[in-house]
Amino acid sequence: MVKICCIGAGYVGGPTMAVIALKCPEIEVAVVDISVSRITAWNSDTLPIYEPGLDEVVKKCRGKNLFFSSDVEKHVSEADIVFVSVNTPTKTQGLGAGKAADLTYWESAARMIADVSKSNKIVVEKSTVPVKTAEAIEKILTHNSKGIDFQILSNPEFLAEGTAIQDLFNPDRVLIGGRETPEGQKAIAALRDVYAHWVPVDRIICSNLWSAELSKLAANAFLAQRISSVNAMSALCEATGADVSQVSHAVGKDTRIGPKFLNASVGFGGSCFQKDILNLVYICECNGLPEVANYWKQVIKINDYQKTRFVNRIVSSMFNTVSGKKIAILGFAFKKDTGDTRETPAIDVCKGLLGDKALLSIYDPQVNEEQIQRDLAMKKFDWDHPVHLQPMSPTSIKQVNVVWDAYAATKDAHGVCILTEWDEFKTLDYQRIYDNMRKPAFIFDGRNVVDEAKLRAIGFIVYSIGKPLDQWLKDMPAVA
Ligand SMILES: NC(=O)C1=CN([C@@H]2O[C@H](COP(=O)(O)OP(=O)(O)OC[C@H]3O[C@@H](n4cnc5c(N)ncnc54)[C@H](O)[C@@H]3O)[C@@H](O)[C@H]2O)C=CC1
Ligand SMILES: O=C(O)[C@H]1O[C@H](OP(=O)(O)OP(=O)(O)OC[C@H]2O[C@@H](n3ccc(=O)[nH]c3=O)[C@H](O)[C@@H]2O)[C@H](O)[C@@H](O)[C@@H]1O
Repeated sequence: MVKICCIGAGYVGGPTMAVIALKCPEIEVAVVDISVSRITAWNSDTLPIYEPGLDEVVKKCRGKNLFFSSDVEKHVSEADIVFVSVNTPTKTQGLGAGKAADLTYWESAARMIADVSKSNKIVVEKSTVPVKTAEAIEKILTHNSKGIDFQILSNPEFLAEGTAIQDLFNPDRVLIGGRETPEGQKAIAALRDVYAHWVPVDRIICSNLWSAELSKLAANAFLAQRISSVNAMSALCEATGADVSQVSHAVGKDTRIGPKFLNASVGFGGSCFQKDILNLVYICECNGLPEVANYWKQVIKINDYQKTRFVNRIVSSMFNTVSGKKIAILGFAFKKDTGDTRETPAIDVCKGLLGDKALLSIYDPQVNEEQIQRDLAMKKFDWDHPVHLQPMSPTSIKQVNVVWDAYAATKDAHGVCILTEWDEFKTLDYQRIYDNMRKPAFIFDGRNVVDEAKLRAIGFIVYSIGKPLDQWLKDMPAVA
């Protein structure tokens, strides 16, 4: 029986391995982690991450051919194929701080694999890593090994949170990069056989190691670039009276451009886009390509600009002050259908409003108070470390109140900000919300989910990203 072990039981390791176990009943899959609390949660009824469809897959396989364990060394030593899906945060100190990937966790996983291995292994890079990481890992593994053959493969993951199970069941492609030697090609074939249990072979792409590593960073950079492009257009739409939804619809109809990923928003969030683009920027700089580095850096700058622009719009339209005013925040996760708040634009928007002394009442159907307080108090990039290595929870911010209901959040509020596109925000009783708010009542829709005409008919002053402005907003222009 082929044995697979995955180091790192996170958003990628957990769902990916659960799907491999489901689709390959004859393979034994163990997911291991240094975080004991995470492993305990994977073995409980309340999984550590919220992802539609995940519970069902885990329940079908757990205890049969899918195991979650904190006995990292045992499972690694027994495995034929070891996936490494640990955190690869942005460095906060030293060379490349604020840009380069911190490979501390990757390196310690590689050293541990070298130490405990007694048989040949295929080691698969699942984490997103800088180009040429495989070369460094090979050095670690071969220096410490005792005649054991390690083949390194790059098999980056393209799933998006909120649709992880769907993406894993039916991926656009699976990418496997390996050495162009007979042993390397044999390792590629072994991993291809795993995916071929359910992925059509024409969707399994094989390449050299460096193409696979770079393709992951490139794909995220291209995706994020689309959002920054449409968000840049949204500012111009507001200035000219064009409507960004109409513009993206018209632009996306060109089959060379395509309709997906063109929704203007308060900015992109999530654990990877910013981190991976910063990593790409650093790699370009290290390779003596400052123009290329600056080109990609601009994608991040526009994203920061979009969040600042949103906060400025709120403050300026509310008579240039939100001091002491209750602002309801609907949605805190970085997108719908996930409880993940890593790099969510809500953090920067909330911090901006708190900087102007607002009182915040926050509601998100999947994010609890402890998480929100931690996020608002944590330093940039500190979130991307194993849970037990993160700084302790600092004292909570008293201007922030977290509630479990949109109506409680909006009661007596001066303004409402929608920061995540949860479906339930489309069907709220906005008349009831309006009746219970201070007047004039404002709605700032950072995700373009509300029906502006209906809300204006109720009496709200409405701001939607990239849409023609109400007279009120035109009279109080925001300074970016
Ligand atoms: N979150 C996402 O949607 C995607 C993430 N990725 C990449 O996958 C990698 C992992 O991301 P996530 O799963 O989101 O991170 P995560 O933080 O949810 O999970 C990583 C896990 O690795 C564990 N870990 C760290 N060092 C370890 C070690 N030495 N031994 C055992 N366990 C260790 C941590 O405790 C943590 O539970 C990152 O490189 C990320 O860029 C790639 C595609 C999608
Ligand atoms: O490497 C990763 O981590 C993953 O990053 C993204 O996935 P994810 O961050 O989970 O979610 P996305 O759906 O890409 O959304 C990212 C952010 O962009 C925003 N977004 C997305 C699409 C859009 O049109 N407009 C927009 O503002 C979302 O609201 C969210 O804040 C990629 O889509 C995945 O392919 C990739 O594997």
